[in-house]
Amino acid sequence: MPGTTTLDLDTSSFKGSISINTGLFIGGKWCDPVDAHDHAEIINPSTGKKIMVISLASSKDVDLAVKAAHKAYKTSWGFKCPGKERGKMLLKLADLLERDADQFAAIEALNVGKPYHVAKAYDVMGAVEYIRYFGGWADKNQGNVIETNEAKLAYTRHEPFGVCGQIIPWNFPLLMMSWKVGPALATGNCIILKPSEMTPLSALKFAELVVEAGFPPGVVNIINGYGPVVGQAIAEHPDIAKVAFTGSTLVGRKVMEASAKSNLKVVTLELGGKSPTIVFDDSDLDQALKWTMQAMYANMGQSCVAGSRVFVHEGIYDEFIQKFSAMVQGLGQTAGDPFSANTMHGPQVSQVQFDRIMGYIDSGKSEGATVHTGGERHGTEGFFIKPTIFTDVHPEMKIVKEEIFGPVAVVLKFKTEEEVIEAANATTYGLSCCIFTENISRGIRVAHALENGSAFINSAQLVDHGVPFGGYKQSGIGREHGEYALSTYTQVKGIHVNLGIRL
Ligand SMILES: NC(=O)C1=CN([C@@H]2O[C@H](COP(=O)(O)OP(=O)(O)OC[C@H]3O[C@@H](n4cnc5c(N)ncnc54)[C@H](O)[C@@H]3O)[C@@H](O)[C@H]2O)C=CC1
Ligand code: BAL
Repeated sequence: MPGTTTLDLDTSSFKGSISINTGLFIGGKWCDPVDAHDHAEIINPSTGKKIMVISLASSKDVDLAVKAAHKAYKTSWGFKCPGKERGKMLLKLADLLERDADQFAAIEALNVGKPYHVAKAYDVMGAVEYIRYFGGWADKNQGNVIETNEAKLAYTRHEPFGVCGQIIPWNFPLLMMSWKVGPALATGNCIILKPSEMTPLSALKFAELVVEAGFPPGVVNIINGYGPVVGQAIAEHPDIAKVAFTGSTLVGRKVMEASAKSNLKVVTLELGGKSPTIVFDDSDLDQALKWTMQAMYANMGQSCVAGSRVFVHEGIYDEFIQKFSAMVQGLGQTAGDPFSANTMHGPQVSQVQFDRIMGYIDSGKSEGATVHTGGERHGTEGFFIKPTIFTDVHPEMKIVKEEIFGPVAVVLKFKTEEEVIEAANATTYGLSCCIFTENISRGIRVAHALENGSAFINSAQLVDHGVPFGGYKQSGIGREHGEYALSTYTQVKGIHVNLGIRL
């Protein structure tokens, strides 16, 4: 039988014990993998030391989860469970998550290295609000009556896919889970969710709340495993009708390929970015600096919307870079224990990500860019990197072209609006952008000209559960958030009722 591990935490922000199941959550029960030989050590990125060990699944467990999900869909979910009831369960789930917010924040601080207070306010409360929002949608998923002729009643029904696969990453484990789970369950789908093998702990704890909230067995299945094993098995499964993926563009392609080669399941992708932040010379500089910091360094730069290319008008460049550098150094000085109330900068999530980011920093140096600030590890333990600024960069450098997914900004100078629009659009990505100007006409004009799924004028990262979120170009397919997310979890049926045409 699968076990549990109890984590005893005695930190300055959280004191208490958290028990976590180490097995797979399939059909409403905890179970061991069919082939019980694969395990993963879960690492604390602040220390590099082991937190606990969890079981890993294989494709055989995916098969079992898919069967459990289909059974639930046919007997107790989808149209078998009225939207009003689904909504009640989602609202209860949100309440339970809010009740346990301290525990979830502690798990994200321990497993991901997020500052505890940020994890609580942003990740956990963001997930609570997200699930609550979609609880509200569960009984409002309506089709339309379509005017045709007097002899016909024609209408549409928005029907769930049935069983959906969901593959999520490690940068916002709980929040990304809520982005996937909320709209899928609101619209009546059953799910097989695979967390990242590095950061599964909040998902395992979440499964307990799914039971407590009263969801029928098999509606939510959570299975840990490696991407090329369990993720791939989900992507190519013939009985999964839709897969939603968040992660790298490289793996996003593999998910599409697996769908094309199997059953043409519907695929939605939320992928990488190299988002521009544009600071015009008429901006409120103090505010622009604060938001630019947030856009770039929140979550240690491990954010798909990170504003990692900072374009600054030549008229304010010197003042901007001097103030920006001082602020970035100040952030670096807060690096340390995620449970300390003063910490604003934690570690990168893993040794692999640490090495990848240091590789980019080395490449920037060897291609001739200047390290203005940072550019090295912080401390001797864990995976900490100092918040970094590169200047003297040009568009062909790897650090300007590729997603670094770490606390590394490149700062470029521009002269004209036309020139900066062209430079900002010169990327294969198109997720998000930030524009700072006190001229709102210019702000809107530039926002419309930039090839991105989201544009923030005089702010950054303020994603909202009601406003669609997703990528242009190679940053993704489909939209999360708001009513738009419902359409990615439903298929539309047109129904024709003959009221009098006789042959
Ligand atoms: N858009 C976003 O929010 C994210 C973007 N990334 C980007 O990806 C880079 C690499 O990070 P990774 O952890 O390697 O990302 P990844 O794309 O490999 O991992 C994301 C998820 O995909 C799964 N996965 C891996 N291979 C798979 C496969 N063949 N089939 C199905 N699922 C698979 C992983 O197990 C994980 O759950 C980062 O440096 C960053 O640039 C990473 C995480 C989140
Ligand atoms: N992947 C969506 C949230 C983020 O990375 O910023």
